[in-house]
Amino acid sequence: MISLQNVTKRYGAFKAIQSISLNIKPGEIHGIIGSSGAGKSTLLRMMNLLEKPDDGDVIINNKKINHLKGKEIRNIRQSLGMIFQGFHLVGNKTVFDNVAVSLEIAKIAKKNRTERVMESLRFVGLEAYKDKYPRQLSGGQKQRVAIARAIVNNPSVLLCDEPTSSLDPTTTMEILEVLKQINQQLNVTIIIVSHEMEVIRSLSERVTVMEDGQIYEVVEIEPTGVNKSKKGAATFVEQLKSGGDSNPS
Ligand SMILES: Nc1ncnc2c1ncn2[C@@H]1O[C@H](COP(=O)(O)OP(=O)(O)OP(=O)(O)O)[C@@H](O)[C@H]1O
Repeated sequence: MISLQNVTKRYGAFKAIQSISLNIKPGEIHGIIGSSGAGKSTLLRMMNLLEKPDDGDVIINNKKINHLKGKEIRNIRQSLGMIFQGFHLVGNKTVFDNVAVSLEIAKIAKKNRTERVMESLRFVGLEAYKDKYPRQLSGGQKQRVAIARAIVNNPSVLLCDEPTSSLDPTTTMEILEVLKQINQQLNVTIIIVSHEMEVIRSLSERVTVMEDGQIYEVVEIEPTGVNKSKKGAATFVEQLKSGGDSNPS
């Protein structure tokens, strides 16, 4: 699965990630939480080399990938789907064509694309929306399209960077339910970055709490709901361990 060994990322003189080591277990839902600027997105983006580490290794299925280039990285990325806060859909393509893009990049023959796209759209409940354009969809529907695009290549891992941060609470819970189904029914390992305790708490089995580019603690939890949303690494750990009932402030 994914393993980071002593990875460091610098932006100029600033160390955004400071010698982090982390093993993601196959099949788990792994949350990454921390305050703004803690390094969550950078850590996630190093897992598929959207950011390259300056030091240390990114290892996928026992293979160091950080020195790979071009085509080899593209091949690895096909097994690592990714979704973002801003959906990143192509405005002048239909829902169907947005999902098909992943198959085009993977050089899947045209005749084999339709069935796979429709299967993905069915999974996220958007079969009937295949001919719509992104501007005709709600935020939650756009994220479902992005999820369909991310799973259409049958990835073993789905990287989620603040996937619900621009959605209302009800839509957030619907998207989290879709992610849970992807984990359970398609056996996809999920790594989810969020600054929202409720999101992380309701989904994750293990949570990496980050602070200042480092791991503050990795916490094992029973995924359930929580209503608190406070800041600071110590508070995150306390809420995770207490089941969200503490009020440390
Ligand atoms: N391309 C970049 N150039 C310079 N600094 C960067 C760059 N990307 C990130 N940083 C800095 O690295 C640190 C970590 O950023 P990152 O986006 O990983 O944090 P985060 O925990 O995801 O924060 P947020 O929740 O606000 O998105 C921040 O201080 C950020 O300003």
